[in-house]
This record gives sequence, C-alpha cells and structure tokens, in this order.
Amino acid sequence: MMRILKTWECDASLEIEKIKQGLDPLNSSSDIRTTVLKIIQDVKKNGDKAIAAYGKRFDKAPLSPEQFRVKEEEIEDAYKYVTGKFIKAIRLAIKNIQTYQNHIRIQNVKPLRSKGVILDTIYTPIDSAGIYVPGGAASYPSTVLMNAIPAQVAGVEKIVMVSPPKEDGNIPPERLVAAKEAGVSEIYKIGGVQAIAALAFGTKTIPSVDKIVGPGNVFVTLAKKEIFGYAGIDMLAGPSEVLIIADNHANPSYIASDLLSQAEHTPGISLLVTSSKLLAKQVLAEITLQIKTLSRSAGTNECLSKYGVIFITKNMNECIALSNAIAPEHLQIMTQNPKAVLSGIKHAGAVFVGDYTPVALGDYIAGPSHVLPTGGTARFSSGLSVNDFIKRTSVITYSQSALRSVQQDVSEISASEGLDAHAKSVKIRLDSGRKKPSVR
Ligand SMILES: NC(=O)c1ccc[n+]([C@@H]2O[C@H](COP(=O)([O-])OP(=O)(O)OC[C@H]3O[C@@H](n4cnc5c(N)ncnc54)[C@H](O)[C@@H]3O)[C@@H](O)[C@H]2O)c1
Ligand SMILES: N[C@H](CO)Cc1c[nH]c[nH+]1
Ligand SMILES: [Zn+2]
Repeated sequence: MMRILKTWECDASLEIEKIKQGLDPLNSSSDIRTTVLKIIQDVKKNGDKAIAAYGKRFDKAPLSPEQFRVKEEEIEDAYKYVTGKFIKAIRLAIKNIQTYQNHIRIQNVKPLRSKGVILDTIYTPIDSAGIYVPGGAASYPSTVLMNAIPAQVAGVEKIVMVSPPKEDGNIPPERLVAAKEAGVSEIYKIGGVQAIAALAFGTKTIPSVDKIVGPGNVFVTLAKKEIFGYAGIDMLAGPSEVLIIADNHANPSYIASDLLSQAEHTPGISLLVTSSKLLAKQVLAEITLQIKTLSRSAGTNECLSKYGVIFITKNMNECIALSNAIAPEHLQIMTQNPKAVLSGIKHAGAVFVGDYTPVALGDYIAGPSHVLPTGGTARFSSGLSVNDFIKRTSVITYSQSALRSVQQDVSEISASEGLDAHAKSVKIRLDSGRKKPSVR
C-alpha cells in the first residue's frame, strides 16, 4: 500500500530519488548499465546470432533470424483474432492522433529578407524511423499508434517496428493490426536492448534507421541513451509516472483509480500531492476497495508499495513547487480551481486538467502522443510529436553588396579565432580588379 509522508517531516526530494532508484535510467545502477553495454557490444559484433540468443534468454522465444520479420500472412491472420470493436476504437484513435499531429506540424516560415540577404528554412522528414513498442509485462497496441502516426504525419517513408514476442514466438494480434492500420512498413519480433542495438547498427536481417523512438523499461531506455549518435533518439521514455495534485474538492475514488492505473504498468510510479490529510485517508481507503477488482491486483499492489507515495504538504503552493521539482511524465490536477494551479506548472510531460480527464484518455484516444519523458527529463524534453521526425535546414543567400557590408565584421571575428582562411574566403570575393579565372 502507498506510504504517506508529510513534507515537513521528510526530505521530499530524497524520498523521490529513493523511489526512482533502479527505475530511472539516469539513476540506474552500474549493474544495469554494464548489462546494457554488454548486449549492445555483442549485437554490434555478432548481429543476428546475438539477437536470437538474447531473445531466447529474456523473452523465452526461440526464434531464428529468418523468423524475426513478421510476414504479410501473419498480419492478415491477425485480423481474424481481433474484434470489430477493437478495430473501430483504434481507427478513432488514429484519426484523433493524425488530427492533433497535423495541427502541431511545424509549418514552413516565410524567408527573412533584408538588403541583399535571404535567410530561408527547409523542413524535411527523416528517411527512416525505428519504433519500439514494449511487450514485457503488458501488450501495448496503443503505443504502436502513438509512435507510428506522428512519424507517418511527418512523411517518414520507412517505419520499422520492433517489439518483443511472447514465448510462442508471436507478437499478439492487436499489436500487429495496430501496426498495419498505422502504416508501419516492417515489423520485427525482437525486443529489449538487443532490438535497440539492431536498429542502431543494422544486421543482416534488420535494417538500421535514422532515429529510434518509443518507450520501454529501464533496459530499453538506457540502451537508447547509449546508442545516441549512431542514430537519433526522441527522449528517455521509461517506466510510467503520474503525479496528482488534488485538494479536498476532488473525488477520492477518481484519484485512487488514476494512481492504480499507473501502478498497473508494473512498474509505474504513482504520487499524490495534497495538503488535505482527509483526502489522503479517503484515497487509501478507495485504493483498498478498488484494487480487489483489478485483474493484476497482486503486481499493482506490490508496485504501489514500492513506488507509490502520498505527500502531504502545507499548502497548494508547496504542491506546485514539489510537482515542478519532480517534473512528472503525467500531471493530473483535480482541485477546485485547476486553471490557477496550471498557471504555476513549468515542467510536466502532459497535464490532465479537471475531474473528467484521466490519464487513460491520453494513453489511448485524445490525440497527443502518450510517449512522454520520464524520470524528471520533462525539465528539458517534450512528448513525442510529428516534429521529432522533421529536421530543419537553414538556407542562406547573400548578394555581393550584402557580403561587402559585413566583410569587416567577419574579419574581426575570424582574426579573434586565428582562422584567417575564413576572412580570406570573404575578401577574395570582394577584391576589386580580380577577375574570374579564364577557362583553358
Ligand atoms: N513513458 C512512456 O511513454 C511509456 C509508454 C508506454 C509504456 N511505458 C513503460 O514501458 C515499460 C515497458 O516495460 P516492459 O518490461 O513491460 O516491456 P519492454 O518491452 O520495455 O521490456 C521487455 C524487454 O526487456 C528486456 N529485459 C528484461 N529483463 C532484462 C534483464 N534482466 N536484462 C536485460 N534485458 C532485460 C528483455 O529483452 C525484454 O524483451 C513499462 O514500465 C511502462 O510503464 C512507458
Ligand atoms: N501510461 C503509458 C505512458 O506512460 C501509456 C500506456 C499505454 N497503454 C496504457 N498506458
Ligand atoms: Zn498507462
């Protein structure tokens, strides 16, 4: 069960560090990092052979490299095992994700023009993206959509999905149908660190990609961090977190259900921050009632006792300050005046405002991607979006007179750096009397 801590009796930031220990890739033990580096090196050196061995060890899936790629017939077959209601739901999710991502897609800006100078900008999608869809404790068809649709809206031509198979060597049909519906180009039944390394370096059977995105456990997230440079990455999207700010106007049963749905990710971090001791007690009572009804009650309960805390603060300002210091992946605000609280929020992956906006909405249907920064990284990164798949190239054009107008300034800076070839590349174009070399 969740612990209750009063902020005036403990060091809240120390408590948060303790909770995150082992779950947060930035705080990972050296053991985890050693394991991750070893697997990356092995895949880099031994390719498919190493991937097959790790798949057998960690996923218990005895697949040979020829079996890694999902065949067209397997995808067609998957449609027989999902319901019409499931397909209708994911098509609605796809529509909402597309609408939102199109809305926030970076737009071409008009070139900036001034006397003989044109500063233009070209936006181009990356050629290929690798999307990681977790598949350990739970199956995540929704994560297929939240990764793939932003890439598709950006115009990425090749979207390669990797996801761990079940012990029978198959990816569950819902994940395959979601991939087909979302326009994924190729699917591979590989997961964990080995899948991230495969996408970064490429193997005989698995293509390397330009950027690897998507959430995963601490091993997957740390692997993304380690391969950065060989391929781009989106951010560190590790084990799920929710922080709820609530006052005694909030409904304790709603709060309990939201804390439980994050713990259900096993692991997931569930935090309630409130100045109401009464609310804290009511929420605990509600959790006790609701947890009995859940299919994963044992794991969820274990997760809540390890990674669940209710912080009692002195007042609402302290709730806001604590939330900003934690920079949670998901922040829910259930207070009498949520907009006033929102105005103080600086760092969070996504904010869910009011009593009728549970995180589950954002997980599945609302539109913004549920792939979000965790472990405090919302201080400097944002959730996955179409713009993560688009690069910006600046295009600079100067006329001769515009070049002349800045010649002296270029020379000054170039001299200060001891790089006189730089200054000369300007001077050579402006020296009077100098002619173009004649063609012999
Ligand atoms: N932040 C987000 O946007 C977001 C979204 C969805 C899910 N999530 C999180 O993703 C996580 C998914 O984790 P998961 O474990 O269910 O699936 P996963 O696919 O991330 O991890 C499973 C893989 O981990 C590897 N692994 C397991 N134990 C290992 C070990 N001891 N050594 C080396 N490798 C090992 C295996 O290769 C296995 O295939 C959850 O914590 C969930 O909360 C986050
Ligand atoms: N809460 C997760 C993001 O941290 C996303 C998810 C997928 N399925 C259910 N939830
Ligand atoms: Zn969730």
